[in-house]
Amino acid sequence: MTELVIRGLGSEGPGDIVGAFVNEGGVDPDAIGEIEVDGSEAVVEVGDGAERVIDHLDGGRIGRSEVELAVLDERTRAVREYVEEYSGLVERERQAEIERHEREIRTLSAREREEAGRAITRLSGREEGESLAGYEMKFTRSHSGEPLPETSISVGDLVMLSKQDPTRDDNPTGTVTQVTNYSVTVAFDQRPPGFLSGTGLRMDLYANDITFQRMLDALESLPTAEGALADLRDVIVGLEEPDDLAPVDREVDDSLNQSQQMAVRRALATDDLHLIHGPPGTGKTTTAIEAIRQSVERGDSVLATAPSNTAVDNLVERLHEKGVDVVRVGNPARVTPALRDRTLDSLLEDSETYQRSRDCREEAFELLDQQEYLTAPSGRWRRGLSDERIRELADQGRGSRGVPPERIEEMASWLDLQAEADELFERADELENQAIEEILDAAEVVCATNSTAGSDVLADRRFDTLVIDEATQATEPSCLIPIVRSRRVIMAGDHRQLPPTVQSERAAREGLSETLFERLADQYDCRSVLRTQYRMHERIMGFSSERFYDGQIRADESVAEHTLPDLDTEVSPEYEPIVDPAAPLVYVDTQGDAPERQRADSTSRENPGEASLVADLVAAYVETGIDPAEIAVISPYDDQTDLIEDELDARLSATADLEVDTVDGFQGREKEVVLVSLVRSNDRGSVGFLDEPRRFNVALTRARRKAIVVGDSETVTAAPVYEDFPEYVRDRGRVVPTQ
Ligand SMILES: Nc1ncnc2c1ncn2[C@@H]1O[C@H](COP(=O)(O)OP(=O)(O)OP(=O)(O)O)[C@@H](O)[C@H]1O
Repeated sequence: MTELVIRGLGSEGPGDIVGAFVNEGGVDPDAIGEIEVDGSEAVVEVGDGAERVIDHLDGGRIGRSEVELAVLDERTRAVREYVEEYSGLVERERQAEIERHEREIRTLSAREREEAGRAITRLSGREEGESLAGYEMKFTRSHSGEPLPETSISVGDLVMLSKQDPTRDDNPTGTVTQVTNYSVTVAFDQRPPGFLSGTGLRMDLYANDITFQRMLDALESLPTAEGALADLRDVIVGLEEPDDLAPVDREVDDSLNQSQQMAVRRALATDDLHLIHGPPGTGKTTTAIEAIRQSVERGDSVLATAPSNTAVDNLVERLHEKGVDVVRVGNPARVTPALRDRTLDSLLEDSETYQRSRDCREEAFELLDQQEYLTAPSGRWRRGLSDERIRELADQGRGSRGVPPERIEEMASWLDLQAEADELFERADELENQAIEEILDAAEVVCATNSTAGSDVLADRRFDTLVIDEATQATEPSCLIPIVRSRRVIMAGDHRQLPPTVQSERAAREGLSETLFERLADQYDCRSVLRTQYRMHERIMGFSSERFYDGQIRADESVAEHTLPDLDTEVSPEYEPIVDPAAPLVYVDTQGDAPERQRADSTSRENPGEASLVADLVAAYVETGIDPAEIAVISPYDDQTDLIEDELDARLSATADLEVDTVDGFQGREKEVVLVSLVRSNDRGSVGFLDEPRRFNVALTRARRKAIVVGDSETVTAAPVYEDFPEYVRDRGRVVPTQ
């Protein structure tokens, strides 16, 4: 049997293929084996006559589509297998996400889910007719003119509509096509059930589908990739080894150390892929930033991404500090002026072209307002008259079918206003797109999350160089979203830090939790390794170095012994042993003194005793004169970060600069003082997801001069990673019991 691949199919199925093979290719029907159709491609097994089929059908038609036909070669097969494997994993993950939402829909009340931003209640639906997207319906609050609550439901998401019972199996689901302050428009594949044209409806977020769709789109574009992207794809799929070109001969920032400079030169040299690999604080981001700066300087178009909004913010801030002109597509996680001013939305506000687009839109709305005073050509008055006929009659000043001439004239004016408004809306869209293009063209670097790199505004853009920071926190298909828009890729990461979150255990087991970075770093030699860190006092660094990096990290002498007194601070005697600026590493052991608890509607945990202590300590630091912007509190549990924020608000007047975040959210960042609240304290020795060594590694390596870890040693040492920690701190730092 020969396997043939057919490309360019439209809606044709196996029947059309067999028909064409038999009738035009002259193949015996019995000689046709398995047929696998996948989107616009199909693979067909053929016994005798494969060559004849190619002769007759390659470049010809199957059904209505013009197709290409070829023998399935090794390369095509490998790419197909890769795409199939990862599409399957993405689909599993999507299912797991749907199941998570279903669980939440069962356990939270409608109000709680609405408050969480994942449902909208009290909706009415109205049919909007058929479009390319399907059968569209618009949903607004039943009480007319009432704005919708804030939700995370956005264009591209899968939502479920229900009345009374959101757990019914037959509730319809559809894709969001438009969101405004007052309405959400949803497209359904099939004609939606009648009850949706009524009131008392509820809309639930069912899956943040857009990211899954973008991953699948990226995967699907691989088989037909051309040029540099095809070479890159072949490396990713495992068909080719990465190139090993001599480092470029360029002067790079000489404040970087030798390994960092070499990493930049190697990264700039690659035609396909280079990895920057190293433990916390060794300057992976710093090196990536220099590689970006150099790429810009030699004229490359550059896309810089990371898996999370926080990590993208970090890139934007650091590039901006280096004088690089960045545009941020998407929304920053933190709202500082520097971050806000670089967003596409904010830059649009200053664009003259965008202003013109706005004026057009405003003018169009004014025209629509004028329609209010006229008779609309709806069923009651139109009486089957076409638009053209209404205009003709109006020109002649005549009535028709019992409709008086004045009404006809009003309807004609209404139609004229509509036509004029439509034209203005179209012009507004054109100008808006033009404004976006102008801003992106003028930017030296475009920054976005991996997912947002797949958004429509970047759809037709291709970049010479892509840099993915924190690449070990992103799944392989999510990295593909920016990769398929690029010619070469530089990734920075460390697989001893947090891996990507994968919800489906099966998908994780079958390969989704192994990152592209990790896979390539294990397989090839296309990486630069950094070992000297410039962040932590050596005692803060020591545990992580010994536990996770075979003692291989070196502290640069500029930081090895740096402590808070270098920053001129004074200590409040009340918390002296803990706050003591000269002690870089302190473990505050609550020993069961501060038990954890769980909120009724939450799977997270919180610990009021720890929250209160941590807030007291932060207040003490602020009193000592440390800039609040140099303090962060992190915790593995997001309920605890909420609680700590409340406690801080109660103690301090200005908390805007203080950062409180989850450990996962803080990856890639650093502060002079970092307090870690471990939360878990119970009699069962239950540690939940504290039992992830990589999470502790990240938590411990965020502080530059002072790390305070607060936790119950009796509970947390149930997780192996914490077992030796109290001992380490006793030797190299200070353990302070709270009792
Ligand atoms: N060659 C250098 N000289 C002086 N300081 C440096 C150098 N390289 C990096 N740094 C500083 O070290 C700190 C850590 O750097 P960076 O954030 O780039 O490390 P990273 O490896 O990306 O960290 P993480 O693993 O946490 O993401 C920063 O404050 C940075 O300015």
